[in-house]
Amino acid sequence: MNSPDRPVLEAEHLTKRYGKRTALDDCALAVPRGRIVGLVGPNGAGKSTLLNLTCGLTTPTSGALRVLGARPGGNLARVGFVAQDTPVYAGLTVAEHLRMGARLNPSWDGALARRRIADAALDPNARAGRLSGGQRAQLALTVAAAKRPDLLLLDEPAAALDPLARKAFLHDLVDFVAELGSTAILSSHLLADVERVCDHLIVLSGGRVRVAGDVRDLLTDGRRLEELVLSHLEATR
Ligand SMILES: Nc1ncnc2c1ncn2[C@@H]1O[C@H](COP(=O)(O)OP(=O)(O)OP(=O)(O)O)[C@@H](O)[C@H]1O
Repeated sequence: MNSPDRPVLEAEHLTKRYGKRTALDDCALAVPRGRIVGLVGPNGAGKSTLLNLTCGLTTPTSGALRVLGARPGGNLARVGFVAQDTPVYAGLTVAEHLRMGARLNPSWDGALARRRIADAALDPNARAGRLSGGQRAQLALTVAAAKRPDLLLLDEPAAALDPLARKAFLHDLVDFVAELGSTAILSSHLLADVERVCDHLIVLSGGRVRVAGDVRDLLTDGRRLEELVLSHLEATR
């Protein structure tokens, strides 16, 4: 069971190797519920690996990982995941994606899905394979959010969105997390976005956790989040 006080994500000595390459190295994490977590770090730092482990797409080489109090992948209805390449079914229309989401997810929020599709000006009859990269991202985000998951994992969600769509998406995300008391973890290279919406920060570099904690506890010296992140990344280069 996941009690309200228990971290939604708990990692101890978490290590993931791909052959000889170490993607995550002896990581410890405890992410509290109700946060919007910014997962930042340079290319190849291990961010996608951590998100893939969290949703059970891949398994640790060693160490322990608990997600919503269970093994990763054990709570799929409660976890929404949008991978970096925003996977959608090319042959299905936007409306068919929503119908499939409704059939597969007991907590499906049809009104939220329809509102997001209308806001993003997506044609319900358009096939996903014919959408632009940003439109596909909008569709994938809509499907993940309409599940009303307890934990929403987003791998560079805003990268393909235009500035207005990005602003609206970040706004929605804050509302969504506040309304449901859920938790979102988003990996991003856009430090301004992270600064704007995230209240918890994880900095990964070289597969190790360099900083993790609530932003208000980390920024006690008047520094900006961007400065904090950059100083850690420069120190671990
Ligand atoms: N399937 C895989 N097979 C082999 N190596 C992999 C695989 N996936 C990731 N890696 C390696 O693991 C390390 C971490 O990769 P990961 O994709 O987690 O980084 P990232 O922080 O998400 O990077 P980016 O910001 O570029 O998306 C990299 O060195 C990468 O080459």
